Amino acid sequence: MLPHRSLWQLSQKHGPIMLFHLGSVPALLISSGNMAREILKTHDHVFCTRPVLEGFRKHLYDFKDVALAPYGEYWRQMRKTSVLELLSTKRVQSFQSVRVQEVEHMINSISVKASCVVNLTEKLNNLIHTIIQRIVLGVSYEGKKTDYGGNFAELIHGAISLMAASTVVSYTPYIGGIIALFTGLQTKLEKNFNELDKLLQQAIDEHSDPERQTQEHKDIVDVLLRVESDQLGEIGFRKDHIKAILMDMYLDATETTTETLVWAMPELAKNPRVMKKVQDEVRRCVGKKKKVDGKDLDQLHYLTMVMKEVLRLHPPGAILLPRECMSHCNIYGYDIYPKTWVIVNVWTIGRDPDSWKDPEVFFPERFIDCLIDFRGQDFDFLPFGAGRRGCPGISMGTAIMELALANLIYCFNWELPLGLKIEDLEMDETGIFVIKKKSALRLVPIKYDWGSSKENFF
Ligand code: HEM
Repeated sequence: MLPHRSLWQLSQKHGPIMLFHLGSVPALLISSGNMAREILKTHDHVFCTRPVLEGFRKHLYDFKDVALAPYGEYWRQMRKTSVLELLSTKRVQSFQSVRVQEVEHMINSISVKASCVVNLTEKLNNLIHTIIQRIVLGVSYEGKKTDYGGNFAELIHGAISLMAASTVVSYTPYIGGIIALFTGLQTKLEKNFNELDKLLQQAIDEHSDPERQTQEHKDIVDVLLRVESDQLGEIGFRKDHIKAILMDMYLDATETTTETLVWAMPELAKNPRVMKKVQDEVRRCVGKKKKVDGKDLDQLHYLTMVMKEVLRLHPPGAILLPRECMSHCNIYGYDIYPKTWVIVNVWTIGRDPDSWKDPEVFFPERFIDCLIDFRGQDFDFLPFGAGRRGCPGISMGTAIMELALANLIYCFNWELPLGLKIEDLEMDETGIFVIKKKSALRLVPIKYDWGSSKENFF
């Protein structure tokens, strides 16, 4: 059973706060919104560091990134740089044309396959990797073999699964270390790192040409090289810092965004009423055009509710990246000591029957007239976490997801492959840090016919 589900079972038996041991490490399991508020708001200053996850050390250049850097001045400076320079609303807007072009490219590639079975998992995966690569590096390596054999997306997938497999080393240091050595995990991690490192170095070298600095359109590598030359802050920003941030963006942005979209489509397929309502909204608001563009998204209120409902039932990070207690504190009568890990199960929190009516039902209307949002203020709904370590990529992630989903449902009606019934649509999960749909999502796109009034949704 996957960790978020076994931890849910434990919470059913032992309640919303529970101390247990992960190997040799004491861990606090948090399974309700109220308890999450205690950790991520009331005591955020005590729980805002991350434990050392050894398997990630190499890829994150000795934790010079943001996501797993220990709390302190270094993390503060790097987070500030990321939020202000890389992920601000202005920066996210500046990449609108990249999003629009790549979504259009995906829609065209689906159009040529209209009325045939399409592997949507593959399409969405290519889309997100291409967008993130263009935003970060200015070019996309998608579909191209790198000088080092595999393609970029495969290397990132490999990194994520190898790192997830190696977390065991962090809480069973001796046995885990031996397992990592003898199973070849260590060697695979190093090989994967060396390949990614060469690619990132190559990208930095290509961007270091002074001619580029005069160009108007900047990607994330350009911005980071400028930060390096301006030496903002006092952390002595060098190439390793740049690579750590780039790696962070790939690791944090690609699978989370892809998988949310992958989960949205089968949920809509299983709920024809919702599919029809959201398609009607998009087609009514956007009118007869070639595609939905960024400006249209503001009017699509029901689509936003659909995205929220997908994130409630399928938060890609079902368990938040672990936190670690920095000093003794008392929560609801429990003494928590330094070095205790904190595991917040947001998957369980999104299904808590005390907070959500009929929690297993996909019902976007639950967000009508309800101000509950995922920006870290509502502790019953935490797909992006909260507090000092909450996700800084919310705007970038939602801008990509909403545009892609709106276009998929605007341009096509979607049918199940021949012979498949709604109840057969498989929803099994896999993954540890990011929960993915286990089997590829295959649906049949039918080009939407504006001339016909025939409604053909599933
Ligand atoms: C659907 C999309 C995404 C989801 C669901 C998501 C979710 C999360 C979650 C749950 C965390 C941990 C929060 C916590 O510990 O409280 C996190 C952290 C983080 N995310 Fe995201 N994320 C998404 C997209 C992105 C994107 C697009 C980026 C940037 C390009 C990004 C960058 C980060 C970073 C840097 C952190 C670490 C923050 C820190 O420790 O200070 N994420 N994300």
